[in-house]
Amino acid sequence: MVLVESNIPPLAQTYNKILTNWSTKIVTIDETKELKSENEHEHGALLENLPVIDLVGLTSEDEGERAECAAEIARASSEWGFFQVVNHGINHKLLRDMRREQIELFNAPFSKKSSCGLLNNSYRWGSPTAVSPDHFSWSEAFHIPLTKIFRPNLLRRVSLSKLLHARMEVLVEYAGEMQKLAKLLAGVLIENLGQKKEEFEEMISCDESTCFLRLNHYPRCRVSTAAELMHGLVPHTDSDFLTILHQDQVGGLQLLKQSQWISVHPRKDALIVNIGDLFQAWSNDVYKSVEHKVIANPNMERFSVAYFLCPSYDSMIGACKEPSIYRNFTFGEYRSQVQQDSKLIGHKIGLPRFLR
Ligand SMILES: O=C(O)CCC(=O)C(=O)O
Ligand SMILES: [Fe+2]
Repeated sequence: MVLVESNIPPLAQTYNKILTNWSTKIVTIDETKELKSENEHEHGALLENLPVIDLVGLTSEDEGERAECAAEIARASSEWGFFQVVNHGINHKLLRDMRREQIELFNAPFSKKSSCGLLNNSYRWGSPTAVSPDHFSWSEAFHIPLTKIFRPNLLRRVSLSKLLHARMEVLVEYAGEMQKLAKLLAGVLIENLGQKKEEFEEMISCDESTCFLRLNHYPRCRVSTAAELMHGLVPHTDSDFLTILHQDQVGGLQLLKQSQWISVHPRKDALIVNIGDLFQAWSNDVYKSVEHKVIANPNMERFSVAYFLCPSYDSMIGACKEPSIYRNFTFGEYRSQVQQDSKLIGHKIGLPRFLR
């Protein structure tokens, strides 16, 4: 008999170890049990239409159309903190190629992903800081700084993975295109608050040294605990200026709006944009960094790729106008605080830590 090595990380075993102090355990859902309908897995979330913005307006020759499109982006960033963009200029073949490479990468056996230094040890799985069932994430990810993508010679032990060389081309092109789009959208949001893009960039540089791509994989999840339904990714806000997400057609992403979870329904032609903590701070809460999560799916695995627009660690994140709601902080300081909180209490506190 040939034993096929699993490509799925040992999530259930790891979480069960944490649960030894709890009066619960991870239980496997019987394979023969009838599968719930798709909608039931949305766990009571509302279906509301997330704004869809056609970015063609930004390049229109008509000044009024350009202004209207910019206003829509700003409105969605304030009211929702999330929106979808269509006609975003990113080639659909590139999106498909990226997905194909991503799937192949995650298909590698777990032992290889976790021990071969693939993509400079950028592989993460589960929730390393989890201390209770509500911290468990049923997912794995490659968390890749752009420096490593644009200068692949910095990738250690590339020779170990032949598969990587071909893959790099797609990653480089994808990261470059996402960076352009993210900067275009950030520029619109900066100018909407009466600030000059060039002046912003002089103070806060978002370059390849700190931006990163995160390739996410949510394996099919046939377990739960008595206490908690399993998350694919636990509720969080992003610690960046903005994020651009390309999700597949499975669904499961939800965002919080007025204390109610709302499902983001996949749309083939759209990318999802969300505001991160740094834009919320810089804009004095005009733009909202909202909590979002991914629910685990017992029927299907899911893939997504997120691009995070981040400044250099020494960039001072002040506010665009005084008086500011948050005290000044550098991005490096913000990140250290998030890491410290996650280690000590199992989750991030984020912006409330920096209120004046
Ligand atoms: O996979 C998703 O839909 C969301 C991913 C996400 O929120 C993240 O990587 O920060
Ligand atoms: Fe996120």
